[in-house]
Amino acid sequence: MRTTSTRSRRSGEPTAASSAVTRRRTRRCERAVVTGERHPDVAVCYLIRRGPSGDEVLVGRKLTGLGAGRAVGPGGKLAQGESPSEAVVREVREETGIELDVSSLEARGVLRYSFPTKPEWSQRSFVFVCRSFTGEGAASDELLPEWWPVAAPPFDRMWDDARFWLPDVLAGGTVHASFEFGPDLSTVVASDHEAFPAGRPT
Ligand SMILES: Nc1ncnc2c1[nH]c(=O)n2[C@H]1C[C@H](O)[C@@H](COP(=O)(O)OP(=O)(O)OP(=O)(O)O)O1
Repeated sequence: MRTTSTRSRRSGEPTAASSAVTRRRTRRCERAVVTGERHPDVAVCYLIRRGPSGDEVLVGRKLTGLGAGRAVGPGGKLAQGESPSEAVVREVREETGIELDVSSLEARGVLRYSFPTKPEWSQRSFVFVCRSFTGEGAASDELLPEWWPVAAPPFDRMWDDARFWLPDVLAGGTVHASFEFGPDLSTVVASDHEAFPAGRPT
């Protein structure tokens, strides 16, 4: 059983985010993980390209379904028999027109989002980064792609969990975390978060 609170392995100190999340609440969130609560699987990919002023990441406006209006990485549910990496290749193509090969995907961790007051929104999410792909990204029925500086994704429009883990992933790290959303279905009220910086074994 993991007992780690929201904490970065880089320094061993609680992150700024962790101060807003109590240890008691963290333990409650861990319970969903250790009891093996089953969440639908999704896979998401953060595409990174070299821009004129530095690295940029594709984060698009979701146009349909769960989280419509939010800024998200391209991704979606695993189809029957699909692996997370196969799903992400398909979802990136469907949502942005960008083509990539499974071999260019970097697996960067697994996240669980738990919505106790709306369990059908709970998910387990496989996170990938990809730096080698073909295309700029075009709007689809599902996503309006936009490129952002890797140091400044649009956190104010993203799911609340992203601010806890996405900076580490975009910096080359790996993350394993679970997040519990409150009754407003928007705010993270508990988390269990371990981030591993680039180059460290997970
Ligand atoms: N809490 C949270 N944090 C970060 N990212 C996300 C969430 N919840 C989410 O849904 N997402 C991301 C993950 C994916 O990129 C999408 C969800 O995809 P979804 O629309 O559920 O799956 P699809 O298969 O594309 O959709 P349908 O075909 O079922 O409409 O948002």
